[in-house]
Amino acid sequence: MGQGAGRDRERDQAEGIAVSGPGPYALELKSVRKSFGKSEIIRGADLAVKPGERVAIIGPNGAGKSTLFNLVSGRFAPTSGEIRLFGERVDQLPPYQINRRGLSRSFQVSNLFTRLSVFENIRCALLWSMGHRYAFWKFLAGMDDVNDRVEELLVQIHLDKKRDVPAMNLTYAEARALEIGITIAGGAKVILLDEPTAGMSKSETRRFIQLIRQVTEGRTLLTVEHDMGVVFGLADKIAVLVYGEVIAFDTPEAVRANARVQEAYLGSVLAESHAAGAHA
Ligand SMILES: Nc1ncnc2c1ncn2[C@@H]1O[C@H](COP(=O)(O)OP(=O)(O)OP(=O)(O)O)[C@@H](O)[C@H]1O
Repeated sequence: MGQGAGRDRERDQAEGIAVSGPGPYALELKSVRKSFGKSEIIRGADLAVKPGERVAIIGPNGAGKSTLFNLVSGRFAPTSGEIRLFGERVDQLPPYQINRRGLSRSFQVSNLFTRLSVFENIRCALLWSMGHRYAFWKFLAGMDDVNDRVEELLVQIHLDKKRDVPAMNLTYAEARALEIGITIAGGAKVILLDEPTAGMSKSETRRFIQLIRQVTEGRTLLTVEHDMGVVFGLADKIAVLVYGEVIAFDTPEAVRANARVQEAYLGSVLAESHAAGAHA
């Protein structure tokens, strides 16, 4: 049960990295359980993600990946167990309070102000994170530093040439890039991405993985992903969730070679993707 995460902690202890107190982890799940009625969906999940790690959560359909995201982002409270963000318990907090502590979940394209330009969307997120929530209109003129930061972010997300385009006129991939820009502008330290490249072409996917890697540099990233190409292109570590338990949490190479993972999940998925590739 959650052996990978446990081993990680033991390894850290052996290497002399302090794991007591708040600990070195950006996000930590300890024996997390979640039941809906009589069905237990998350069955004692453990995970310990270090700051700056990019983690992909994979597993068969119905394993509980979305439920785990909903627990971490505060949409659901766990039935039991602990969830810590930078050492602080957050498992009983509502989503907006978890968000204030630096965790942001980027949904598909639902957070965009569709009629505002790309520039204005990023500027709103930046002002919001700076605490100009209630009276930001009066700050709109003469904010050179804010505007410079917006321009920088637009370059990072490769949308500087679309700065004046209303969000509703962006392509799907551009809208997702803007979503990530908004998350970054909002000051998120831990970012959750639901299937970031779903609905994209192969070339869009390749470019988008690069973009995610660049803009999340130094931040902690958790993604739920089915596409193994994306998983292996993006993740420093993979958490394998099967029947509500993290059965492995390790580097992509180690996970690929893990016999239990092969048996429970990855063997069949890799065989399928190989066959699909052969037919393509
Ligand atoms: N709010 C809910 N009430 C009752 N059951 C739920 C609820 N949310 C999820 N479930 C059940 O939990 C199980 C796991 O669902 P979840 O969506 O977390 O899996 P998943 O690993 O994300 O699956 P997929 O890869 O197919 O998206 C499913 O059987 C689902 O029906």
